[in-house]
Amino acid sequence: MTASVYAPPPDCVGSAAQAAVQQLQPGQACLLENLRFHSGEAASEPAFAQQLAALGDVYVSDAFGVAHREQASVTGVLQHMAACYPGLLMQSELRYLHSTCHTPERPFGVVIGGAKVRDKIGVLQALVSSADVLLIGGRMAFTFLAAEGVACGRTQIEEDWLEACRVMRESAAARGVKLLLPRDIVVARSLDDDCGCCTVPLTVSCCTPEAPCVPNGCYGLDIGPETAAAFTEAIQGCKTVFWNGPMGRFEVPGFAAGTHAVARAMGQATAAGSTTIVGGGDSVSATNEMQPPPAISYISTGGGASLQLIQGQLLPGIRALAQAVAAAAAAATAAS
Ligand SMILES: Nc1ncnc2c1ncn2[C@@H]1O[C@H](COP(=O)(O)OP(=O)(O)OP(=O)(O)O)[C@@H](O)[C@H]1O
Ligand SMILES: O=C(O)[C@H](O)COP(=O)(O)O
Repeated sequence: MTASVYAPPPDCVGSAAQAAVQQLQPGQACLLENLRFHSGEAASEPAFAQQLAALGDVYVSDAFGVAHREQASVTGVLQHMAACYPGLLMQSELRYLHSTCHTPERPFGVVIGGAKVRDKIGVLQALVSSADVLLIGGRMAFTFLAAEGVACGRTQIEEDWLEACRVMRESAAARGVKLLLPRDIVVARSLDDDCGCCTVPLTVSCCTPEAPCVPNGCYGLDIGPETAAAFTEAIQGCKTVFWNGPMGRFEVPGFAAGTHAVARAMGQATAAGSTTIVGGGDSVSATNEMQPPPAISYISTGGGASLQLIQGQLLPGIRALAQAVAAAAAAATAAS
């Protein structure tokens, strides 16, 4: 179908949106305003979901990147539609991630970094039972390091997860999971300026309150070269590798080397026959900005969604879709 697209009405629901949709002729499509500008989306308001549902008869759910969120357009709207289908992107994400990560060829490695420590640290707990290798970088790593007694300077750590991090390391050791944390890091006085940054070793034994590894006025902003080499070797030893979250504040050139090293190692692992997956907005853009970009087996549009999927969770958006498809099939059977 070739569709002509109208300019969006000012809101995704309401009379202007209704009018725009009602004027559509066969072969035309209407692009509505971003749902996230409406407070009913994140709050998953039933009234907002009903308003969305009133715009059409059939719903194609294709936003895999938000399938882990309980939101009006992800779960609520599906209860009010006559028919719901997974879109092509949703189908390919589920097919690939499900089959690859539920029965991964082993060793199965997971590389986690980034800044959304609270969102992701729980995922790591689950991965301790399914992965063979866990590589932790980015701001995420500093809560683990702080739990070991490393002084992390101004780097933000999650105080209420310190005990959980200790327990995770113990369970990883008990299960024979290879869990690697940074051994050296790049530190600087500013989050946005790499001028004067330097690499420091990072071990409990060399880190004292009098001489902390990360000086008191500094942030830890990237994994250092020794860590990048250790992560590269570990990635190359895996047959399946999933990566989410940059190893440092890669938007600043002086803090990007660790993230680029991981991206390169993923490309080398792909070339050697391993299956590699990158998921998450920033990890994907860091990979794509490299020249030439490393070859990755699969690039997922989901960060949090792909992480939750690979740890075996049924995502709210997938559950709602399966229920809606089953309800429509039951209704069709009853009517025939
Ligand atoms: N040590 C660090 N200090 C400060 N910021 C960091 C550090 N390490 C990573 N970051 C920041 O983390 C951000 C990306 O984190 P995030 O967890 O959102 O990853 P992501 O790949 O986008 O995955 P998702 O799609 O799940 O959000 C980047 O903006 C990067 O600058
Ligand atoms: O809901 C969102 O903000 C985006 O889909 C990304 O979510 P994520 O950061 O958990 O991947």
